[in-house]
Amino acid sequence: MTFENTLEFAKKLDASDALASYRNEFHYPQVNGKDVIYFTGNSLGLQPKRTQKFVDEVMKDWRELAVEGHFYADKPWWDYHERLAEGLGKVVGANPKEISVMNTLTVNLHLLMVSFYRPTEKRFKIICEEKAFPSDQYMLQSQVRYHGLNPEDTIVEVKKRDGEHAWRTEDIIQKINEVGDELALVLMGGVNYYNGQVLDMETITRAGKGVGAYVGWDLAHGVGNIKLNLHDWDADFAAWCSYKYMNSGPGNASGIFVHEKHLGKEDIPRFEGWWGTKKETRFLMKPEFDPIETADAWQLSNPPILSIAPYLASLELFDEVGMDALIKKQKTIVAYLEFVLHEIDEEVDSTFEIITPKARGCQLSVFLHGEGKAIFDYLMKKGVITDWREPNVIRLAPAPLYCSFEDMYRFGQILKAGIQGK
Ligand SMILES: Cc1ncc(COP(=O)(O)O)c(C=O)c1O
Ligand SMILES: Nc1ccccc1C(=O)C[C@H](N)C(=O)O
Repeated sequence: MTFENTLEFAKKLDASDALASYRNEFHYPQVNGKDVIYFTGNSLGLQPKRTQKFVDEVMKDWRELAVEGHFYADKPWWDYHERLAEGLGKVVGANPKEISVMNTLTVNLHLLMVSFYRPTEKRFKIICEEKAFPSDQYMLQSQVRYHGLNPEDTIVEVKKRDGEHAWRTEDIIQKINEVGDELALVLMGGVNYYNGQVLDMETITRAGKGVGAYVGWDLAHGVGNIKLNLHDWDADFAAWCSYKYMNSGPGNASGIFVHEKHLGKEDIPRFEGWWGTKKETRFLMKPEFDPIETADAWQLSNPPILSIAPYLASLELFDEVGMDALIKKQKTIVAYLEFVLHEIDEEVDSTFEIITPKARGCQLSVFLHGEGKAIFDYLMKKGVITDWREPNVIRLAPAPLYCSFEDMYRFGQILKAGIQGK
C-alpha cells in the first residue's frame, strides 16, 4: 500500500479499519481538554471501559456474600483464575493447562527459576541478552548468588555488534553453541523493551534445547503484541505481565506458561502452597502436597481476585478481536507511523533515527540525536504520551486496540512543529 502523510488519507485508513470501533472501549486521559495520543501501551495499557463492571461484580459479591463468595459467587473466587486459561492460551499459543495466572512478573520468574534453573558443577551457565530489563538482571544475579555461584562467571550476555542496534540471531545461536554443555538455561526477553526487537524465539528455543539447556521467555513486551506459539516452539516456560498490551491495570496479576511435558512430574522442584494442590482434596487439609496436573501447580496463595478481574475483562476484548486481526492492524499502523516519521525526517533537519529492526511488534524506538529530552517534554505538553528511555530514546507503541491512523498523522504534525521550534 502506498501511504500518504495527509489527514484525509489517515481518515481513509481509519474508515477501513476493522478494529476502529474498539477505540470507544477505552478511557483516555485528557490533556488540554482533549484525548491524548497514547503511545505507551507497552508500559501501561489504557483502561477498558468494561473493566469497571468486572471489578464491581467482585466488590458486590464480597459485600453481599463475604466468605461465601469463594464458592457461591456467580464467578466463584476459588477457581476464578481458571477462567483466564483458555483465552490466554490463544494469546500465547498454549494449551489452557499450560497456563496459570498468579503473582507478578518478577515474582513468577523467580518461582520458575526454582524449577528450571538447577545448576550442576558442569552445567550452570545462563544466557541472556545484554542490558536485559533491570528487574530481569537483578532476578538472574540473585538466583545465581542464591546457588552459591558468581554472576560474572555464570551469566553470559549476548551482545549486539558494534554500531548495530539489534541482536543477530546467528550471534545468539553461536553463543548457545559455544557455551554448549555448560549451558543450563537460556532466558531472554522475547520482545526487547528498549529497541522493540522481536527475537526469533522458535530458532533460539530449538538451539537451546539442542545443547540440552532449558529455555524460558520473558514476554512482558510480547504478550498481546505479537504472535506466540509457546507450545509448538517447545519452550520450557514463560512469564509475562498483564498491564502493558493486555490492559489489565497497574501491577496486576501476571501469567505463566509451563510446557505440558513438565506437568504432573514428581521430580520437578517447585516452591509450593495450598492453591497448587488439587481442588478436590485441598480442603481436607492434609499435610501432603497433591499437585494439580496443570500449570496451576505453581500457584501458592488464594488468588487476588480484585487484581485478576480486570485481566478477565481485558481478555474478553482479546477474545472478541483475536490475535490475527490485532496483528494485522498492528502491522499497518506501525508501518504508517514509520512512514510518517520518515516523511517528517525529510521535511525537517534530520534529528532522529528509528533503531527498531524489521523484526518488530508494536513498538518503534526512536533515537533522538541532539535535543531529545526537550522534544519529549514538548510532546507530553501537547498531549502525546510517549516514554523516555536513557540515553536518548523515545518509545512509540501504537496499540492497535485503541490507536487510530489519525493519531499517527496528528502526532507527525505535532512532532514536526516541535522540531521546527513552532
Ligand atoms: C522485560 C521486563 N521484565 C520485567 C519487568 C518488571 O515487571 P514487574 O514489575 O511486573 O515484575 C518489566 C516491566 O516492568 C519488563 O518490561
Ligand atoms: N510497571 C512500571 C511502573 C513504573 C514505571 C514503569 C513500569 C513499567 O512497566 C516499565 C516497562 N516494563 C518498560 O518496559 O518500560
